[in-house]
Amino acid sequence: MTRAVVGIIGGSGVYDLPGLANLRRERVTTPWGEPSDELCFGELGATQAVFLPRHGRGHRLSPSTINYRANIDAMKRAGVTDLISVSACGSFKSELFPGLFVLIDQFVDRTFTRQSSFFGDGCVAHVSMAHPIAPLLSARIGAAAKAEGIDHIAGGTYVCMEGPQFSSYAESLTYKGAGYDVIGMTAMPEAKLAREAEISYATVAMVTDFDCWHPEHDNVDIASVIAVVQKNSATVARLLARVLTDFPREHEPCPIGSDRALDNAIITAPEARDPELLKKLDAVMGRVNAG
Ligand SMILES: CSC[C@H]1O[C@H](OP(=O)(O)O)[C@H](O)[C@@H]1O
Ligand SMILES: Nc1ncnc2[nH]cnc12
Repeated sequence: MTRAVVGIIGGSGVYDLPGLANLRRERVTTPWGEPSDELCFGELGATQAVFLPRHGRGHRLSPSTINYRANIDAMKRAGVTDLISVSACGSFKSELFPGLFVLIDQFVDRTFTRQSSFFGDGCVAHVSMAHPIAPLLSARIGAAAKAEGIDHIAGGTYVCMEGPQFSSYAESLTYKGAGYDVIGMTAMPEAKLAREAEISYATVAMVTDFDCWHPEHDNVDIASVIAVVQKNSATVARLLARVLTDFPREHEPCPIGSDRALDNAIITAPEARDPELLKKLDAVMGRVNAG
């Protein structure tokens, strides 16, 4: 039995988590560098929660320079079993309107400047990303949204661009034509790293704009994104509070094995592994090393 600890990574406009009891902030250092900010530990009901603002308080960090490895490693060290990622996103479909929450089930990774793995020379691993979202966790978010009467839709493909510039019109039309639902700049490599760290992961993406393809809507800009996030900040807080209040005590084994992703993923022979890299992997590989 593993005690459930729910991590929450807040995106643009979500820099704290209201309502946590016994709040404690702690700077966690990791072998991968500094996380975006101090971790915020607390409880909601009987559930232990750990909150981290992805861009840091004051939104200091760009999507390209966020230390995603440090953020996920810090969550792992904090005992997080289930991680909810909150993101603002642009929409490629008229029916996905600003203010709607999309419970993502697929990603397309178009980032190209980021460290996207904990593994590498000296310890090579290939985890499955066929189904990047932990279905029970996402279903819990859906149930909480339903119980709170919050507009949401289950399922959607999020294309992660490098940024920080928004897309060109041609790019926007291309993504729309490909059938993608929403776009953002941060879910990758966050989701990949969570999988490598055997943390069940789910993304709740709040639609903030129609990017730049929609003939009847202005092109996305920061002001419009932040206006929508601020207008809906109480709704985000209410959704997360309900998820946490209703969360089971014990971590539910993930039906697609996201919490056991390293079983059969590491290909480097034990005797060929680099001890220095293994040291850095102490948290990420904790379960497999413990046997
Ligand atoms: C502030 S607009 C662009 C910015 O917002 C999204 O951030 P997050 O996913 O952390 O909510 C998007 O990915 C960009 O980083
Ligand atoms: N249109 C958009 N493109 C990329 N990231 C976003 N975050 C919010 N809206 C976005």
